Amino acid sequence: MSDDVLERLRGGLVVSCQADPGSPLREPSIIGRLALAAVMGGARGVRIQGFDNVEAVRAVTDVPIIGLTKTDRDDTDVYITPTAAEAVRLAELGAQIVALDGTDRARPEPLADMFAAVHAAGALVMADISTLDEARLALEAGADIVGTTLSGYTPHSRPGPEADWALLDELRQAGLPFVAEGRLNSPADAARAMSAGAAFVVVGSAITRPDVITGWFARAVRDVSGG
Ligand SMILES: CC(=O)N[C@H](C=O)[C@@H](O)[C@H](O)[C@H](O)COP(=O)(O)O
Repeated sequence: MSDDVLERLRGGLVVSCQADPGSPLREPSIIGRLALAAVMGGARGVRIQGFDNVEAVRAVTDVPIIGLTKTDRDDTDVYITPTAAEAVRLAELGAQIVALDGTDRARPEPLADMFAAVHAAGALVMADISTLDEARLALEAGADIVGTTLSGYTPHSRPGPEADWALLDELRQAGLPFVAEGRLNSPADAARAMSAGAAFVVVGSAITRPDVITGWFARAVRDVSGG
């Protein structure tokens, strides 16, 4: 896999289509339809979690897939594609880019080994990081691009609720290639992230988690009504 896939995504929107445990949308055929709807709306690529879902989405569209797993393990806090075996399987199922945890937390397998395994499987690596230092380390270790996905989700990164705008500025000033992802909850946020120097932007909840979006509206209505 060449860098062509990154060029296809450059300057565009990628939509993360994920349904969490307990969601009524957690079903590969539904994830496939969410992905199709996103493409219909102008997404250049999709970010998909889980082998079944990657397979289902690959069957219905040929846009670039950023694949990942979310695996809870007892031995580490790392949950986004924690092992090379999972990363390779995602590539085999059609993910041209594999997203994996690129933070500096203790992990089951060394980052450089994981990156090498993904590359050997013909895919590119998107390292999900939470700080500028982690971005540097991941890129030095061979990541093709980093994503700001995990800012706010490690104890040592800036907490939400906003997107980590300061991290975007730091990455740009350092001249590092990055994807903006995480808590970009409006078109204005996505545009601001592009202006901040992102190669492309990934939006999830604000487009594909109707339960979360409904919560935003329900709270706003309740706050005014007091009901
Ligand atoms: C932290 C973590 O596990 N993030 C996950 C990574 O794939 C997804 O749950 C997010 O939806 C995705 O990053 C997009 O972000 P947002 O939904 O905020 O637009």
